[in-house]
Amino acid sequence: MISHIETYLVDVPTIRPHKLSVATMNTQTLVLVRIRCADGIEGWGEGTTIGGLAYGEESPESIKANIDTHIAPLLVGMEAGAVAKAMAKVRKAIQGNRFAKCAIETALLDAQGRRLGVPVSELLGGRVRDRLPVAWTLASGDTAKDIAEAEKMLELRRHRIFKLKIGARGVNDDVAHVLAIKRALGDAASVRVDVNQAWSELQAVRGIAALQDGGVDLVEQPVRAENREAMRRLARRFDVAIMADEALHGPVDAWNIARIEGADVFAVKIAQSGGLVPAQQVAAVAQQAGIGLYGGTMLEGGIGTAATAQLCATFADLSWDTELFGPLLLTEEVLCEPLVYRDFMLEVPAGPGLGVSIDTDKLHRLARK
Ligand SMILES: O=C(O)C[C@H]1C=CC(=O)O1
Ligand SMILES: [Mn+2]
Repeated sequence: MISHIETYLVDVPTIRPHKLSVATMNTQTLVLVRIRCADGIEGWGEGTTIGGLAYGEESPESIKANIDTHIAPLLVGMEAGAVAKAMAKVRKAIQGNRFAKCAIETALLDAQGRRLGVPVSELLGGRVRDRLPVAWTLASGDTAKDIAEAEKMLELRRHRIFKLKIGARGVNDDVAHVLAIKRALGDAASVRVDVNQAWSELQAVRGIAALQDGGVDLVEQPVRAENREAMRRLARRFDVAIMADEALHGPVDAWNIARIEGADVFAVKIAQSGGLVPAQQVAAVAQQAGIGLYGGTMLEGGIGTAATAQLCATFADLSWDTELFGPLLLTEEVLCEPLVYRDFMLEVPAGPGLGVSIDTDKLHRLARK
């Protein structure tokens, strides 16, 4: 039986400013959920977002308040092992709030995996891989600093895929920045860009043409999420891969984008999808439609990152890799044992549930009072 649901906001400084077209992050606010069950098992989940309300329509504070006030009372007293039944109740009673739902579903699956002694990947159908390639985001805002950072990552054998955040400056400046980095790194690295919806369609046509000529491998969400027709035209016009990110709020969006051929690749995010199970459905739509998969992040800490890793381990085809580097951007770790990044890969935790344990003393010290 589910007996208690607790939520925490944890403000963690980033290792350097992280500049997106929609916000500059100097701290990340982790939203963590702990579900305690009557059999003594507990599960952890995460519903972290980016930039307050700059990125999505849920803020850390709204996620916490809506779990505490509206979601937890629906679940307390329900059978803890009946995860699908619990989530069906939540999805029926609560509109939207995908990040909050993701945190809850993750915690229930973590608890159930612990109860059964299996990793969450096994509850999702089983693994086809134990290690995931991990991209790093270059977003210091300075070309020379970004090149030095990428070279360090290559030397450490931590990352050889780099996603550059653009869209805050003019198209020409952004293109010059990206191509300088691509030239400096050469064929040793895959260079990709994320515009975070900043371009008009005309700007996108101009920008993508230059990026494609310069050897960039992928362009993420160049135009507004609502503008599916523009995404379709861009995906058809260019050979370089066009990826949908903010446009994907779960399986229905996945279906609607897939049926108009509105992207070449999907960034699969558990929080934006509303949980691990709907994210798996997003991936299923993509695979049936011949759309490539990329394991996306909302710059979560160790819990959300482990959860996404458990899901990505079940994907038969993960041709565009992952960006599960969230914990590496943060100055504080909430896990007892950090996730293992080695040889350009993240190792998917092998233990029961998410396969991670939480340093609760540290969490209580760091949590907002
Ligand atoms: O993809 C996004 O839009 C959000 C996020 C993921 C990596 C990163 O640096 O920012
Ligand atoms: Mn993105």
